[in-house]
Amino acid sequence: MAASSEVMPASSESIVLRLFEVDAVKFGDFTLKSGITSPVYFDLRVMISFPQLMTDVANLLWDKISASKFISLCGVPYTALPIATLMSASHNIPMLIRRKEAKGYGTKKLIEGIFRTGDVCLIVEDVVSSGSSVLDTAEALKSVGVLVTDAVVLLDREQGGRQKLQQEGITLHSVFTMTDILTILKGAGKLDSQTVDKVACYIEHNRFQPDQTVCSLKPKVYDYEERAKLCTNSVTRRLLEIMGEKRSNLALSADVTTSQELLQLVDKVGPHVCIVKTHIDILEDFTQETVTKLSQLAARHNFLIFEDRKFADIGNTVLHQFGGGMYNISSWAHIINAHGVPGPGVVHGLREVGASKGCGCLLIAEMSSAGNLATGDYTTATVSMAEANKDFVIGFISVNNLTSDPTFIHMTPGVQLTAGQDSLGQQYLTPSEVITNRGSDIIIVGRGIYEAKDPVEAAKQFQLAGYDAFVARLTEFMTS
Ligand SMILES: O=c1ccn([C@@H]2O[C@H](COP(=O)(O)O)[C@@H](O)[C@H]2O)c(=O)[nH]1
Repeated sequence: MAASSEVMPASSESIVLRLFEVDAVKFGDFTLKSGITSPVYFDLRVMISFPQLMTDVANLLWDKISASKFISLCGVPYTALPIATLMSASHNIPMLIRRKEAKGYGTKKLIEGIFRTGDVCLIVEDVVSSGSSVLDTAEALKSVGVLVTDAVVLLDREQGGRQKLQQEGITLHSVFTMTDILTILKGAGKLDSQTVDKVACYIEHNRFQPDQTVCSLKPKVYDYEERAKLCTNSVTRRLLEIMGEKRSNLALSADVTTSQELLQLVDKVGPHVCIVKTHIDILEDFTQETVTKLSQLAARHNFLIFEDRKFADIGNTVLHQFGGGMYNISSWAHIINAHGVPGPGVVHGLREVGASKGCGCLLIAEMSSAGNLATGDYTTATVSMAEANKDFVIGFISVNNLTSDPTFIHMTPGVQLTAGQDSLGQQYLTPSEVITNRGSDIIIVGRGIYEAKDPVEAAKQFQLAGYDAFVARLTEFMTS
């Protein structure tokens, strides 16, 4: 017997394990084109370097369909093209190629290959998320009179693509679902339960609606009460409950310089806010009585206190800065924040003091000031640091939504009713830009309130603008 003809058909399980080994399936933190962080990434392009694996994949796809129905097949460019070629050559079924753009010269064809009006063509694809790539190819085929009733895919990410395609009259046949991949890899000891849960949670919260425009993935928008129930961190849960009860996503930045001004301002504006943010070290007359009274106001008006100390030192130092000193911040602040620049030690040091006191920490992933350096890879690394410390890190100071994880809160400073800039580089966005368009959760407003002629009226205006902007985002999600 010739050795070359002795290749055994590969089992589906072994193919998943080989895809994992060659890094075609990866787990970690990946920023997608949409800006969303995904805990799983498929890069099936690497298969062209592993011809046997690619042949086995092509055979699995072929076994999934009843081929007699199709006159031709067409791979979605580019990853599925070699797979479709193998299926075509092995089973003697003609192939079509869809050009991504029609040629600007010669025949100007969108579809290459020989076809007749009414031919039924099978679409071949590697991964389906929203279904948009399959639909694009189907549209191109239909535009030349070729019918598409079915598509076969190696992996259905279970994010709504199947339903979307069905709605357009295309039945999806998938070799694997995301659940199959997780089950096989976990069973083989390649994934731990935590990773499996993280990916399952991500998929659950990032499904396309069947009738949603499928160009970009939008994370689900929850109302505050619904979202509070997803949170295990007591500070996040309490904050979301307050936001729901008070219909407020407004944080007052009370940057006044005497205790009297601070307490008077907070007593008046407290009913309209979910958070009062302090810079305790700018008070000229700080005493422990100031924070005792501030805590009483927090209880009376139902808000949380956020000390904007921006810790940024090694773990041992921040532990003392937070847990002691003249301000003794950990004895009265519900929320603090830190820069990621010293590395995870800063979070660990703060957690040693704050976790047992029920305090939560925000990481400063982006800033509002012009020319700031908290961008790009720095922001991405800060998000990873938060994800690795989810028991204590409750979210971000940022000017954009940075993760689809609904248990992280995004708070955005630099908010006024009209966009602009101050003379020292502070940049302002409007509540609707921050909440509706950029997907942040909380607007932080300082001078827009405490420098207004009537701070209470100003606070009411910001409360309304912020909440309306949230309702607009929720409505847009529900109706899109
Ligand atoms: O990137 C950042 C981080 C923090 N802040 C703080 O927010 C307030 C903004 O005050 P406004 O008067 O509304 O400008 C202030 O306490 C900053 O320290 C920020 O602005 N940008």
